Amino acid sequence: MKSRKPLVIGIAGGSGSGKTSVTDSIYDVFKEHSVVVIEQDYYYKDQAHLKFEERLETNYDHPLAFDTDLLISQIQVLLDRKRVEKPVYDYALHTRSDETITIEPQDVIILEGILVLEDARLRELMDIKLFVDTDADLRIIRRIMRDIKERGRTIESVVEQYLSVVRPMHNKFIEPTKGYADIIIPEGGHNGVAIDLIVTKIKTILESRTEL
Ligand SMILES: Nc1ncnc2c1ncn2[C@@H]1O[C@H](COP(=O)(O)OP(=O)(O)O)[C@@H](O)[C@H]1O
Ligand SMILES: Nc1ccn([C@@H]2O[C@H](COP(=O)(O)O)[C@@H](O)[C@H]2O)c(=O)n1
Repeated sequence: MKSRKPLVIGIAGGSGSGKTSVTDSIYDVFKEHSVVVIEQDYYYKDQAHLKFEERLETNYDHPLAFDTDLLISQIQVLLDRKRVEKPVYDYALHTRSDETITIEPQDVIILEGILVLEDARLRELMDIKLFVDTDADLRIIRRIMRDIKERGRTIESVVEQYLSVVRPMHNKFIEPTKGYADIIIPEGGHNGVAIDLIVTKIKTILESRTEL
């Protein structure tokens, strides 16, 4: 298996749609073998040079918030079966942390994030493109719960950010990328049938890839 060309799966969808849950479901099936997860969020541009107050002004739902060149170059390195130093992101400080995580090349690369289908160069690297399609009311409820519990936010800040930035950017940049998806998954990782179909397809592609 180690010499086969790795397979890249892109998992897009709005914030709180269930991308992480879908990723976890696929990861669980392949974790004994060879799978790596790359979170687009970890590739937000480094903002260490900005004051904390200035970082609060950043539009984190715009394609330009991400260091997409770094993301693409690291996926290309993994496709060449070499290791990369994946950045780590700190949501409470709104910038990259000092540490990195060493990622070894694997047969299956899962690339997950709100805008992974937005850049044509990223789409070209993908073998399977997924979009997790969840209604806005569920997405905001899930985001409120998660951001307060895990990302150090208040309910006021989550609601303000959602109305002023997240919602308009979702409609402008994220929703249109649904049209690039091979499969649209309603409501994320609890959709067992969709996950089974995707897992079967991944296995078929891996088996069809000849040894070098
Ligand atoms: N189908 C679902 N039903 C209920 N809760 C869900 C479902 N999918 C995800 N969640 C929960 O919603 C929150 C956001 O989901 P997550 O997968 O992190 O979304 P995303 O990665 O798209 O932002 C998490 O707390 C998760 O446990
Ligand atoms: N400093 C930051 C960076 C990002 N965000 C928000 O995260 C969302 C994307 O992550 P998901 O896991 O929800 O897909 C995105 O909508 C950004 O608004 C943030 O709040 N702060």
